[in-house]
Amino acid sequence: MPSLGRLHLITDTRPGRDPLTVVRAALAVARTDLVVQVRVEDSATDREAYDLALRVLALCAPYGASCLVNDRLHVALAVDAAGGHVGADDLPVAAARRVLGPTGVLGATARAPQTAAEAVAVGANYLGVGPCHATSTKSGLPDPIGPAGVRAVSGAVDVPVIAIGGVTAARVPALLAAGAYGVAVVGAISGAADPSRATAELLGALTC
Ligand SMILES: Cc1ncc(COP(=O)(O)OP(=O)(O)O)c(N)n1
Ligand SMILES: Cc1ncsc1CCOP(=O)(O)O
Ligand SMILES: [Mg+2]
Repeated sequence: MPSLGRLHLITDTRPGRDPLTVVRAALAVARTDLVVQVRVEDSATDREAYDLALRVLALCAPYGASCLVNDRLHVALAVDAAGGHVGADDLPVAAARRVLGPTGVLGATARAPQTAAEAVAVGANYLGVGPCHATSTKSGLPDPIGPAGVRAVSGAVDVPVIAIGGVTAARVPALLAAGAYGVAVVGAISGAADPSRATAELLGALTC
């Protein structure tokens, strides 16, 4: 797998959001350090996901930044994205690996050491670990695991751990100290008054 960026921006496609403007702003600051994960609402059509993914890929290309597609691996393949991300309600990790083939980047969600190790054993290249902190971006999540939960998972696997859920620049140092390789965010960039500045702050915290 090519080296994975440490800052993952997940597109915010909730009503009233402007994900492409936010992606543009973040790319201009983070460039090749950014991974953009295309995530759409469950109610979105495949065509909407495909169109957004194509547009995100076109924005990423000049910067050499990677684009991953959440959940919909057929969309990832259709647009020639670098790979995809799956969780408990999506294809099982082993099946996702078969779909993406041996070289596609595959992320899997995990919040406990055993499921994390199992996901890696069947083909995950990185783990999205959380929710680390409370988030208002996604409902119905279990309790936050905090940096201690991240430490438990990162100690059990030898792939990059990407901490997710309520991540802010101020929370990055504790997550890195717990063994996280990087972070994934929605609100910290998309909900910021100045997404460029928020990206710079996250990046600064990640590279300290
Ligand atoms: C980097 C990263 N980590 C975790 C998730 C969550 O995936 P999942 O559990 O499948 O939930 P949805 O995002 O599909 O609602 C993620 N997307 N990215
Ligand atoms: C998709 C997802 N899975 C766990 S937390 C989360 C959303 C993270 O969003 P935010 O960075 O705004 O807390
Ligand atoms: Mg999912």
